Order: sequence, then C-alpha cells, then structure tokens
Amino acid sequence: MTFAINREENILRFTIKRPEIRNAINHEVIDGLEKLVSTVHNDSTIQFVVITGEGDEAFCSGGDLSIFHGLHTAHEAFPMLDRMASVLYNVATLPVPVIALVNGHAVGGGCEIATACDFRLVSSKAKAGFIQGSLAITSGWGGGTYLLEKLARQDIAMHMLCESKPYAADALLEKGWATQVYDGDKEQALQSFLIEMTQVEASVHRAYKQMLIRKWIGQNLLGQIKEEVKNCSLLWEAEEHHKAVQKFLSRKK
Ligand SMILES: CC[C@@H](C(=O)O)C(=O)SCCNC(=O)CCNC(=O)[C@H](O)C(C)(C)COP(=O)(O)OP(=O)(O)OC[C@H]1O[C@@H](n2cnc3c(N)ncnc32)[C@H](O)[C@@H]1OP(=O)(O)O
Repeated sequence: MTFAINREENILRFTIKRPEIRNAINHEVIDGLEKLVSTVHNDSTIQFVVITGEGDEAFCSGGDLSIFHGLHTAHEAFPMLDRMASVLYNVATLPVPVIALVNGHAVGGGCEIATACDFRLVSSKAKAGFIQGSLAITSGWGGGTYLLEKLARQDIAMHMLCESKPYAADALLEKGWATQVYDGDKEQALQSFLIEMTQVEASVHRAYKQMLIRKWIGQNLLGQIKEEVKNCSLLWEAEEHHKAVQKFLSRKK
C-alpha cells in the first residue's frame, strides 16, 4: 500500500508511503486521499487532519513522472489533473483544520498539496517550491490558485510561481508560506503546534472552517481551480514539457 490512514485520538493522519521515489503521487495515493475525505465526513469526532510523507527526505515530490509522463496530449492529461484538483479541493474544504506536516521536500504537486492545507509545519531541512515552470507547465492541481488566495502578499506569491524553484525553510517562513519551521522531531513539532488548539472546543474549529469555506464558495474558488487545470493541460502537451520530464527521468547522478 502506498498510503496509510491512521487515527491517533482525534487526529486522523494521512501518510504518503513511497519514500524511495520521494513520496511521488500515483493513482493509489489519490484513491487514498478520497478515502481520507470520506472518512472525515463520516466521523464527527475527528478534530484535526494531518498529511505527511514517510521518511526524512520528502513530504511529496509531486506527480509520479514515471507514470504521468505516459500522458501526452491535453486530452489525456486533463482527467488526471482534474481528478487530483477535485480531490485536493475536497481536502482543502474538509470541515476540520488540515495540517501539512512537511517533513522533507515538497515540490511540484507536493507543494500544491501542502498549500491546500490550512497550516504548514516545515522541517528546517526541507525545501519547497512550485517547480512546475521548470517543466514548462504551471501548477495543475489547484496549487497556484491556493497560493494566490492564501499568501498575504500577491507579489511574493507571483514571484514564487514565476521563479519556479525550491526555497529553504527560512525563506518559506519569511514569504508567509510556512506557518512554522521546526528543528528535529516532527511528532514533537506537531504536538506543540496543536497543544493550545486542543484546549478549544472542536465545534469552534469546525465553525471557523465553515467561515473559510463560505468565503471560497462565494468567490468561486473551485471555478478558478478548474481554469488552472485547463490551462495546465494545454501546456502539458507542448514539446518543451515532454522534453523537460524526459531530461529529469534520464538524468545521470
Ligand atoms: C503531475 C502534476 C504536476 C503538478 O500539477 O504539480 C507535478 O507534480 S509535476 C512533478 C514535479 N516533480 C518533479 O519534477 C520531481 C522533482 N524531484 C526532485 O526535484 C527531487 O527528486 C527531490 C524531490 C528534490 C528530491 O531530491 P533527492 O533527495 O536528491 O532525490 P532524487 O532526485 O535522487 O530522487 C530519488 C528517486 O526518486 C525519483 N523521483 C523523485 N521525484 C519523482 C517524481 N516526482 N516522479 C517520479 N520519480 C521521482 C528520482 O527519479 C530518483 O529515482 P532513482 O534515480 O531511480 O533513484
């Protein structure tokens, strides 16, 4: 199994379990995120959701290029991008706070997943970035839309998207992408982040989350995400994209 869903008291945790390829996303992990969403909707005792990656190297390296590079045209890429974007919107709009425990690198779609979460606790050793531009595509799972919505400074968000590179943890904190940066053990970091929040009634957290979701519905965030998906699928079919992916997959170390 390439993912795990575990419950610890009132925290539901989703772990991507593909450390050998830096927790890249395959179809099974997407199925797993769908399962996570339905589990939370069917259990009113869940108070927090945590998403993380196995190991110390990576939170998530985005889409599994060895699989998705089999998709050539916009027509072929669109269903994959659209499905993951929908799943991620369902994660972003879960009725409880969602925490990305960024234990290692979060690039490409991995950075999109973390950006869709309410909070990002980032290891001081991790780097994160919207590197899609270096593959001649944009973000395609809604991540660009979330970034432009969530960062206080639009110029910084645009710069992150247009530079298309990974940033060190301290820079991510300065830019306002990281909620907190931690040294050492990720479980301790999570515990200390949650300690005061757990003193507040879960119903209060749920009510605040509804406030946020209503705001996003009002501004048709999902419609904006669908446009991002469409644009990405058009760039996907260009020769430049396929060449860049081929270069990554065949690089010599
Ligand atoms: C498809 C959706 C799209 C979106 O909408 O956003 C995307 O997600 S595009 C995909 C973007 N991702 C990438 O371009 C992958 C970038 N990966 C990296 O930059 C690095 O791997 C890393 C995450 C910074 C980690 O670096 P490092 O620790 O040095 O590991 P390696 O680079 O040596 O990788 C180990 C191993 O894993 C394979 N790998 C890594 N990422 C992917 C991936 N996304 N898909 C498939 N395989 C991946 C890498 O090829 C190595 O394999 P081996 O050479 O066989 O060991």
